[in-house]
Amino acid sequence: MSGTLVLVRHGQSEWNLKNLFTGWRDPGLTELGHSEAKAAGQRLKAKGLHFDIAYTSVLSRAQVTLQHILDEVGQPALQTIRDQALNERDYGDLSGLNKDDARAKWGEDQVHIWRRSYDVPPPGGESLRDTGARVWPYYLHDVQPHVLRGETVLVAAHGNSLRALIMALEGLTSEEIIAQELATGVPVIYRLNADSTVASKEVLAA
Ligand SMILES: O=C(O)[C@H](O)COP(=O)(O)O
Repeated sequence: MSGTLVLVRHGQSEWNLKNLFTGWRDPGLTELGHSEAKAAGQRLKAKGLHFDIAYTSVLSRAQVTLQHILDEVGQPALQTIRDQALNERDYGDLSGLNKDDARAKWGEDQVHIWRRSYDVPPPGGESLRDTGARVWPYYLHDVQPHVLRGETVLVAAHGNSLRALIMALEGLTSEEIIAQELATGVPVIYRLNADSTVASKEVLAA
């Protein structure tokens, strides 16, 4: 057995609440989002987890979520690396549009393909494959070495950057990833084997 990797999607953002495509735009958390993030921290604390290093994106909703968690686990000044490689999928021309308006304009099926397929990018944006092409190398080069040294690593990021990471981590197919949804503020704890494969997975739902 090797180390521990905890992935958490940010708490509800203002644009999640308004049902807008967000991507690389930078809205803050809602009241609910702040409390989801604090609750995630309390659940991680109850598991007795103590982190060695944390990673997040350059977007404030993930950074604020991370800080709430670190405050709750009693490690407010933990070393934290911020990198745009962990940003949400770039939603391109859909950014800022209402998701129901987009369904009315382009159809339910097309919008679902843009949101959940592996290799169809939204107009002007990134497919999940494109997102994985920046997330996975960053994970392998920067994050995974800590886990393989036996450390406990926290990554606070986004729905689709984490779906791309989970796909590679679990070896999911492009069919299997379609059904993978990540709730806001719900930590997922992976224990990794020394050969970097997944030994166990636990979802810390409320
Ligand atoms: O960028 C966004 O709009 C959300 O964070 C994720 O959106 P999705 O669930 O529509 O992919």
